[in-house]
Amino acid sequence: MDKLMVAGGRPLRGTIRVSGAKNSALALIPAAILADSPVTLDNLPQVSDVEVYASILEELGARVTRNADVMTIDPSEVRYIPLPNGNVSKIRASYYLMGALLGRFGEATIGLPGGCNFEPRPIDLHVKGFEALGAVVTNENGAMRIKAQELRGAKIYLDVASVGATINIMLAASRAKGSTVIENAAKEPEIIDVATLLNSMGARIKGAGTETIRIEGVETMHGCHHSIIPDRIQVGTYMIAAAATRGDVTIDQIIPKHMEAVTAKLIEMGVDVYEMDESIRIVGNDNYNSIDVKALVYPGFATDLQSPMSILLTQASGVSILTDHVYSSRFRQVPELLRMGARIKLEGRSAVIERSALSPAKVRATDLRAGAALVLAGLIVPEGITEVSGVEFIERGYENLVENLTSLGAEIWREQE
Ligand SMILES: CC(=O)N[C@H]1[C@@H](OP(=O)(O)OP(=O)(O)OC[C@H]2O[C@@H](n3ccc(=O)[nH]c3=O)[C@H](O)[C@@H]2O)O[C@H](CO)[C@@H](O)[C@@H]1O
Ligand SMILES: C=C(OP(=O)(O)O)C(=O)O
Repeated sequence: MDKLMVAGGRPLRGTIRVSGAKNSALALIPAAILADSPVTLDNLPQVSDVEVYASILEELGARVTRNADVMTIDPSEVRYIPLPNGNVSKIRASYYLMGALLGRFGEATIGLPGGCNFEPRPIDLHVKGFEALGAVVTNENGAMRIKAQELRGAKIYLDVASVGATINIMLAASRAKGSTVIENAAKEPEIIDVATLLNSMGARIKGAGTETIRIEGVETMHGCHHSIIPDRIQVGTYMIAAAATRGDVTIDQIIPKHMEAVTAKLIEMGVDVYEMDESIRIVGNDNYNSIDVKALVYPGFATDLQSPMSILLTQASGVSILTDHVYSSRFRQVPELLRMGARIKLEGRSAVIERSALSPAKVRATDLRAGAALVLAGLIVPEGITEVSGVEFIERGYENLVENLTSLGAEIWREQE
């Protein structure tokens, strides 16, 4: 296993671009199963979760070809195979195989998903959706067995606007008989990206990006070409890193509208943010105000940026309160940050953060975004080297993190543990 060595004290300066969105890609790849001819995805992030997903599709019989950020999936030979364990347990988004296989074959057997394990992450709403569409869901030796004689459209109200449940229901309902309506659907940009792909494949989905999504089931779906949206979580992480290191960073080829919650919070702190049509420039300084940040569903501040944001808040004068309304205890970065001298107290679902002088330490990433936060912490330590182990978590979602930060002037390198 590798660890990251991060030498602090250098402001980030320069221009980068980030890859396509991991959380889109991980739904678009299984969506290809619903087609009868090849689907080509470009702007695909080159991250480990995507590699794992490609292997799962190959296990199912798909022909997957890859050239840098372009992947073509030929699903014509895909067959129904139970996947009770193995690769499916390595990633969270393997749950999309349930909706995709159910749509194509009327059945799926999938082991429980893996992914970031910062707190219990139930999938009861996915199950509720499949059952409403006419499937019977049982537990088969720890794996979920989902089977429908016939998938029929239904009206489904989600108790929580879950990204995963919304997408899973869209996948299955695209091939159901009749109309499905999802109420209190998630509105994240990745939902729109998935609906755009499905519609290009012949599905009939309206309202993605709003709280009511309508799906008219179709009998067949076909291949197409789709370009994945930029990864707003990677963009947000670099925006926060630029501010935290008091740097000057431009991120190109992005969708600034997706960044509005981050932009608003950075401006409120006193960071200069310049928004262009397809890029954003962040200019940091030495005087940040403390603020309160609430992680919420989109268009609120993303929970996936809550951990990186905790680092920037240690640089603000006064006391900031960071609350996660999506996941109540997603603060795995905090115990590690305390070892670096951070002044953070956890109170319920909030972190109370005071201005802190951070010092280098050996710290461990135990999930993707907490890991990214620890790298940011290393970057702002005035002197000395922070060692971040658990790099495999960070590589689930950041393409070329070391290369990007190096090109912005950071001193960061890998070493074997
Ligand atoms: C692969 C992927 O896209 N992952 C993202 C996705 O995860 P994921 O789709 O798993 O997250 P959800 O939107 O489903 O979860 C949101 C909230 O709903 C709850 N819930 C969810 C489903 C369910 O059946 N029952 C239930 O109670 C969860 O515990 C959580 O409190 O959205 C999260 C919230 O933006 C992000 O942090 C993840 O990066
Ligand atoms: C939690 C995340 O990913 P996953 O849902 O794939 O575990 C994330 O991207 O921050």
